[in-house]
Amino acid sequence: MGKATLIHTNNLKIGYASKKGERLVADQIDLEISSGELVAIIGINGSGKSTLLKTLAGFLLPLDGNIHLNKKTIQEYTPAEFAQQISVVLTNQIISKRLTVYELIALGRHPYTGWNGKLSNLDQQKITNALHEVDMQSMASTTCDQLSDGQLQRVLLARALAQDTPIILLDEPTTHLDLFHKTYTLGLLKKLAHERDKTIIFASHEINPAIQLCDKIILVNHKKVVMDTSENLVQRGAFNQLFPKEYIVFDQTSGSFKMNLE
Ligand SMILES: Nc1ncnc2c1ncn2[C@@H]1O[C@H](COP(=O)(O)OP(=O)(O)OP(=O)(O)O)[C@@H](O)[C@H]1O
Repeated sequence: MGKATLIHTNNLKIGYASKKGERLVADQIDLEISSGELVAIIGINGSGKSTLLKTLAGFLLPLDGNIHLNKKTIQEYTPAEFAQQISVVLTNQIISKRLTVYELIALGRHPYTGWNGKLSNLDQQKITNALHEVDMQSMASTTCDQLSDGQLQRVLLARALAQDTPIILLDEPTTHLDLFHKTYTLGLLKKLAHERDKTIIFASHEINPAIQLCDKIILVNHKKVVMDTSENLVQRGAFNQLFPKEYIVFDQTSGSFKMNLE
């Protein structure tokens, strides 16, 4: 028997509302995501990956429709309850760069500490484990203004790991990483999903690794969103129209995109 659905959307409509009107990014979004699934959101620049992720994270209100987390809509959770369910790593997140790496990761324990923010032994253990998981233990007392973009990206992932939520949402978690750390981080996300039952949804331009690695792909294209296994999406020809064919072709046999550089 399959796992129970954890996140579920029905006819979700996403975009931006202002006094001037509505800017639709995508609609008719029906997602079903189970615990322990690794899911990538892919699509071209400006297609709506971040908008979808931020809406799932509760940072943006849906234009229409609801997002269910377990049996409740996300709006029914208190902020503290929600923070124990979902951790979020966004690009261009505003953080105090005067914090040390350890202090920044410790913020992930905020939903669990009391009013005085005092860290228990368990909190400290989770922070240390998270530091190790992203291989940043040697920089624990470095202030964040001295980190490279890639190091900061790994620290932000560690903060989400310290938050220890069943669901982790990440926007482009590997953008600044070198090939080794990119591969390591994608492997870590897979391990967290498959060995520790975390549900991980990440927006990414790493399309080929995502197709190879993820249990499900959410493909955002021309204001429509489809979600399926990579295998089914390949069979449906869903990737064929994603990029202009004279530049990038999708090879059905290998299930990967190839650049045409001739
Ligand atoms: N705050 C905003 N208000 C209005 N429109 C916005 C806002 N932020 C983004 N958009 C628009 O929403 C659409 C989707 O943007 P989004 O950032 O979700 O795309 P994306 O797929 O994440 O892009 P990229 O790959 O370039 O990061 C774009 O047309 C963008 O111009």
